[in-house]
Amino acid sequence: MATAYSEKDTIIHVENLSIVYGDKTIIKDINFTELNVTRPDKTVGQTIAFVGRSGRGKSTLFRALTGLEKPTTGKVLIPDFNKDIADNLQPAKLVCEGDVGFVDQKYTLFRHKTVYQSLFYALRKNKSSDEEKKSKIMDYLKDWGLEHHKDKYPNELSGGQRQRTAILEQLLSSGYYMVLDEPFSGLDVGNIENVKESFRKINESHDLNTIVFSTHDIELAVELADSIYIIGYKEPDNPSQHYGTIVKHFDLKDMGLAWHSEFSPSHHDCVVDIKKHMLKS
Ligand SMILES: Nc1ncnc2c1ncn2[C@@H]1O[C@H](COP(=O)(O)OP(=O)(O)OP(=O)(O)O)[C@@H](O)[C@H]1O
Repeated sequence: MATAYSEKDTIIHVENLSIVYGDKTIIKDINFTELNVTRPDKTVGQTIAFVGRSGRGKSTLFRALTGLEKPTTGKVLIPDFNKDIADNLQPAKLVCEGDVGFVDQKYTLFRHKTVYQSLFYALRKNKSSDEEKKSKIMDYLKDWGLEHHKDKYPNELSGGQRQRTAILEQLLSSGYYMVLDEPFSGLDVGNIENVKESFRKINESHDLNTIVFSTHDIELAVELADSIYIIGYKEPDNPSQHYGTIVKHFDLKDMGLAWHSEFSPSHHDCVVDIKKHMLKS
């Protein structure tokens, strides 16, 4: 598809996206663009959160963002790194299944592969030698606290270890950005800290450094994200208009709330504001 971004740093561009099942419109009129922004500490990579009440279409949107679901209308574009930048325009292409990392709520892993075997398989399209792959995997396993579990099968791993393996598998096999559907749901405080640490590692990884995630925990969204979209109904009182769309966008960079280690009163006010918008959508 011959298309290009005018903005070289565009990482994802969604235009006029809708998904319809039968006669039911699930999501409609979804439009947004995210750019790769370098932080003051030189980290590149965004953390983008989608929040919204249950059933508003976040998971459906995520399947479209990862190419698992073909849009009924509109498109999801990602940069086409196989083509050279010309006239300052970055070539773009439609997202396809496998381009983007996707970790669902089930942390699906191969039942009959150990952690190491799964990661080795994730690198099957990588052109490096087996020795190079092995060394890369061992570096990641160490970095992610999994080196002592490398020969275990999924049923021998804890939930947190399974989740980290699923994230690593996606980090190694795909590019662009990583989509995580409710990565914090059902976790205890310790595991929430582990996932936050995983986010930091993804942001700092060279392979794939932008995170798109959904959550029902608005405090966590405000703490971690630099861009938050609310998916909701524009007219909740009108059942014929019950499809999910972006009802509000909070750019925490513009608001001066991104990349702060302290959760300030302004962050708290933002949480209250987001909840208010969610409740009426
Ligand atoms: N395959 C499908 N066929 C028909 N309707 C579907 C299908 N998948 C999802 N839906 C409907 O689409 C709507 C949005 O579902 P989705 O799972 O995307 O919402 P969500 O915002 O992720 O919800 P939650 O926060 O509860 O996970 C729901 O009404 C759901 O019943």
